[in-house]
Amino acid sequence: MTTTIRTHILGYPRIGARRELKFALESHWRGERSAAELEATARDLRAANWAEQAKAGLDFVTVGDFSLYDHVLDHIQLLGCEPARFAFRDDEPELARYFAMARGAVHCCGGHGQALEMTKWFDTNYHYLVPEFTPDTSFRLASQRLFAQVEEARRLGHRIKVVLLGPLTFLWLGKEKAADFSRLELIGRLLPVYGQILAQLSQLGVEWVQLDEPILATELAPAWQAAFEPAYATLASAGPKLLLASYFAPMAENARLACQLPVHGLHVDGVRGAADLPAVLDWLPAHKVLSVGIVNGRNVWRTDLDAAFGRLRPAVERRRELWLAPSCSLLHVPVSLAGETTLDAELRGWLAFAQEKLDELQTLKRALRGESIDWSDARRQVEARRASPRVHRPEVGARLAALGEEAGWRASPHAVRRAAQRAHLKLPLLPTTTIGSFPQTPAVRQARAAWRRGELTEAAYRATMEAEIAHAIRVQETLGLDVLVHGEPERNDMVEYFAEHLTGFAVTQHGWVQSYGSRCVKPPLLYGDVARPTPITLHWARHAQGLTTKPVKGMLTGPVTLFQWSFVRDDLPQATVLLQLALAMRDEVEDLERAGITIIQIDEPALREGLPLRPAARADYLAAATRAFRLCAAGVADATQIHTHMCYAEFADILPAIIALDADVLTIEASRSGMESVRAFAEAGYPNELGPGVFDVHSPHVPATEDMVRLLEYAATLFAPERLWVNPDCGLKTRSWEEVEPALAHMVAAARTLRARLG
Ligand SMILES: CN1c2c(nc(N)[nH]c2=O)NC[C@@H]1CNc1ccc(C(=O)N[C@@H](CCC(=O)N[C@@H](CCC(=O)N[C@@H](CCC(=O)O)C(=O)O)C(=O)O)C(=O)O)cc1
Ligand SMILES: N[C@@H](CCS)C(=O)O
Ligand SMILES: [Zn+2]
Repeated sequence: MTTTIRTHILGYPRIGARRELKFALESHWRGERSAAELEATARDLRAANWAEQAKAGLDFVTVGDFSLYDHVLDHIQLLGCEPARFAFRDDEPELARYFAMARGAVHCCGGHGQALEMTKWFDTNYHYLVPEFTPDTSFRLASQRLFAQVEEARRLGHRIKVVLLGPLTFLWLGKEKAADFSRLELIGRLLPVYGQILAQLSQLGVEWVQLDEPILATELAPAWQAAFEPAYATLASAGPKLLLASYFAPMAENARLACQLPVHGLHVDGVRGAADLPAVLDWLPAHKVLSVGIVNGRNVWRTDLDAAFGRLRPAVERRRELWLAPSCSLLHVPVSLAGETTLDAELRGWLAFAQEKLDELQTLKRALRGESIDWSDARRQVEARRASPRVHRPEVGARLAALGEEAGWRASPHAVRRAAQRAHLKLPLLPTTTIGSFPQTPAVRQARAAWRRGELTEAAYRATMEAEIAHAIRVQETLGLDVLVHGEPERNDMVEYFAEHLTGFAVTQHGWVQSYGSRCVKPPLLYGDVARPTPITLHWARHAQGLTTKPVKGMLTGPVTLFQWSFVRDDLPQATVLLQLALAMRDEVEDLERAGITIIQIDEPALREGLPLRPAARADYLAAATRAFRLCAAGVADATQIHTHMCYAEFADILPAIIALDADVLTIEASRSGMESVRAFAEAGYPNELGPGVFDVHSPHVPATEDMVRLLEYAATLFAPERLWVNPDCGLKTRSWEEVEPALAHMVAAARTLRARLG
């Protein structure tokens, strides 16, 4: 049998190789760039992305993956289910409504304009905006944006495949805003709109539509599983051929269902969902297209083409039509290696970003078609990484091997530590604090940029950061906060900064990946054994503590978050890498304590995000993650208070693991959901101290004292007030001082009001 082999991608990064979208968005929001100018930048970016795909020789370019802010938000508009609470006027432009839902309704007319909740996209560091559903939610085809993009791509002469979120995943991603109702009940109202969209795409001549249903890679409740067959039976006749796509984990028990649905093709994640492949080869009917996500869309290492070729051979032998693709959308990797001029040649040779991954697909396609392709250079690079001495540091392994079990446990239980900490810190009831970062002002960022370019000396840069810290301390003292922070001005990012100072990591110049909206991060490359050659934060913490008699919290990023927000090595078990990171950061914890910093926060906002989508893998992950955190924290005396912080995630299903961290104080994001999570912590009997966030840090809106008093009063009915702290949801780096100062003043006033009531 001759197999037809094609190549495609599930999606491409949207921000542009030089973050063009970020700058266009932010200047539009500042009022410096019109909507038309923003749309023009977006059009250029789409055209450039399609041109890359065409140039690489892909058989389709993908349309519908671009988004001005978030693809789930795009679907909210496409499907006409903007929450009624925004009370948009009929004549309000689509784009203004779009940004009002994303960022809060600065301009909104009388409606309740708080931004949509934001949460993690499956187990990634990308955040999507959460659709809101009630029994009254209706749907209609309400935006022509997608169709305009199809025409745009057509005019440019491309062969097109369109991508949409599948209807079940779209509902699943949302949140019910009414009691006694399941959003799955809305499927009957939603499907006709999908039908209309598919019909319109068909009229535009679109042959293939990829419907993303990544919930197939999760454990589905029976009702959700049962909803797939009738839903896809409805869509089957709508027009274009459908490629159902699952990614991020094995479909496992959902694999047979996916193979049997009435669609024309199935995309399988050939990296994280590789375990599905043998069964899918057996179960997927012969006439259907199989798309194998053979190139890793979640990591940046060059593909081992020999291994990939070997894994694809059985599929070639058994399929009539085989498509090759990255495992998932390339949204999660940087755009291109082309701009990386400072990475050393050896490391560079080990990497493939989005653009390079397109070429890998083509190479594999040609080889599978029987062309004689020489990839000996690629093979050499893969082998070089495996054998490179810079990856392996014997002393790191030796230190791990010598670790005793006791290293992971604090000397005394929390109750004993708590007494020692109270005696030492003498904090009031409901102590106030912040999560660590203060505004990263343009001046701070520019100073860092100038220092990096060599235009500012090391001494001048230090002095600038020290002045920034002094300012932050003065502001906090004036506001009357109880536990101060230095404000993290010296950090470009809470992960990248540490990566710059640890062995085993490299950082990129332009390896940006979208985190949410216009905000991006540059995940470091964790390629080798990790150690901490010299103290990292000590100087800044000492400087800050020297300026005040109030306690200053030391501020560190924990091992799990360092792992989760980096591109990590694939040649060691996760548990081992976590322990390496934990030991390196433990050295920092101990140095801070020795320097008299007796409150130390070890941030773990990515702990929940790292939870495997598949239940079978969860216990091992949680055991490794909690062990790493405890190892990092446990070297300090009873009187030293360890804090941790988590945000933008569902904590309810990992509460036992959070308790097992045994941090003395946990601060969490809680305000957007009205303290829902405090109830969960209370019900789980959370034994230590808790700081539920009382205001949203993503909104420019200054929170009112009364609102925070209300939230705190409510929290105090759920959780023992003597174990409650008062803090914002997360760090304040994205805000301005003009917003932060009144917000914190109101927060301190709220804490004092409640102290008086309770005291
Ligand atoms: C807490 N969060 C984080 C996540 N992941 C991380 N890796 N880090 C996080 O903090 N995931 C969950 C959440 C996501 N939240 C955010 C919040 C804010 C940002 C953000 O603000 N990102 C910045 C980039 C930050 C950075 O690295 N800055 C560098 C370089 C800045 C820069 O662009 N410099 C200019 C020159 C300076 C100038 O003129 O302004 C340049 O290079 O051109 C730095 O400070 O040095 C963003 O802008 O998107 C991300 C995730
Ligand atoms: N300390 C960090 C935590 C963010 S999750 C900050 O305040 O930005
Ligand atoms: Zn946070």
